[in-house]
Amino acid sequence: MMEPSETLVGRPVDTPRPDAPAARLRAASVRFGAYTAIDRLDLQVEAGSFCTILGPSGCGKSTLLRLVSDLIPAADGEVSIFGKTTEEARLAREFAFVFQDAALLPWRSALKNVELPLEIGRKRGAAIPAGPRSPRELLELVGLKGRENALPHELSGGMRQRVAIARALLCQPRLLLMDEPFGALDEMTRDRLNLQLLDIWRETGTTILFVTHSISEAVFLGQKVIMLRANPGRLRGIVDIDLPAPRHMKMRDTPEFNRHCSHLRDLLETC
Ligand SMILES: Nc1ncnc2c1ncn2[C@@H]1O[C@H](COP(=O)(O)OP(=O)(O)OP(=O)(O)O)[C@@H](O)[C@H]1O
Repeated sequence: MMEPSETLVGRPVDTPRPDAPAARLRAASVRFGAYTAIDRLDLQVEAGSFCTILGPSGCGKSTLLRLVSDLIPAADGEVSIFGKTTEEARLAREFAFVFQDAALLPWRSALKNVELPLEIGRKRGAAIPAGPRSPRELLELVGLKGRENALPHELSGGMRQRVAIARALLCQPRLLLMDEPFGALDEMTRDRLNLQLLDIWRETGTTILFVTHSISEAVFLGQKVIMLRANPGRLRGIVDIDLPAPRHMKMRDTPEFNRHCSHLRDLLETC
């Protein structure tokens, strides 16, 4: 996954390539004034993979997602998304973001919230090409068939997050960036949404970069866990999670699962 010194040497970073990784960072740094939040990070995320990001508070997990999504610039180094610059990838709607707070408009129904990006695009005179699934079909995909007309306050926290995921999938992003999307939910709801997210990942083929504070969530969801260390944010390591697919809840009681969790806990202590 991490190949700091390989390939693409001499190739302009914004040349689109069909086989390009979903995200590639080369010696990428982010600074806030004098503070270095991310320091010379080399990372490669394979297209179609599910990677979780773990690390101590303040190590730069959210900053990494913001860097990839063109919300903040790299002070040094290069970042490419499917072979494009982050700006090109943003304009091409290659990625979508899901935050911890679903950020739905309270006066709009679930369906109208999912449709919102299309409406905004139309109003701005820049029609957004919708993906192959309609907003209704996306609500069905996230298990909300029948709740299309519900207002956000009539939905549970988990349901609101599912509306946010449906909205993020509207333009069929090839990369889904998720910043602790289930962090505020109770354990049972989180478990359910973890399973549902794995189904969505399989069905859509999108790449997922998922920030979490939970070691067990990182292991359960991820094919790889990207571990960052703090002060400054650097790569601590990448751990392959070789649990079989499809994953199921009972797996969390197996020695293999616990071995991964224990290994990551040891790594975290050295971050
Ligand atoms: N806009 C900003 N201005 C100044 N410093 C910032 C800004 N955004 C983040 N930082 C700093 O960068 C570092 C990384 O922050 P970030 O939010 O990425 O960490 P994190 O790993 O996501 O943290 P947590 O796990 O607590 O959510 C922190 O020290 C934070 O204070």
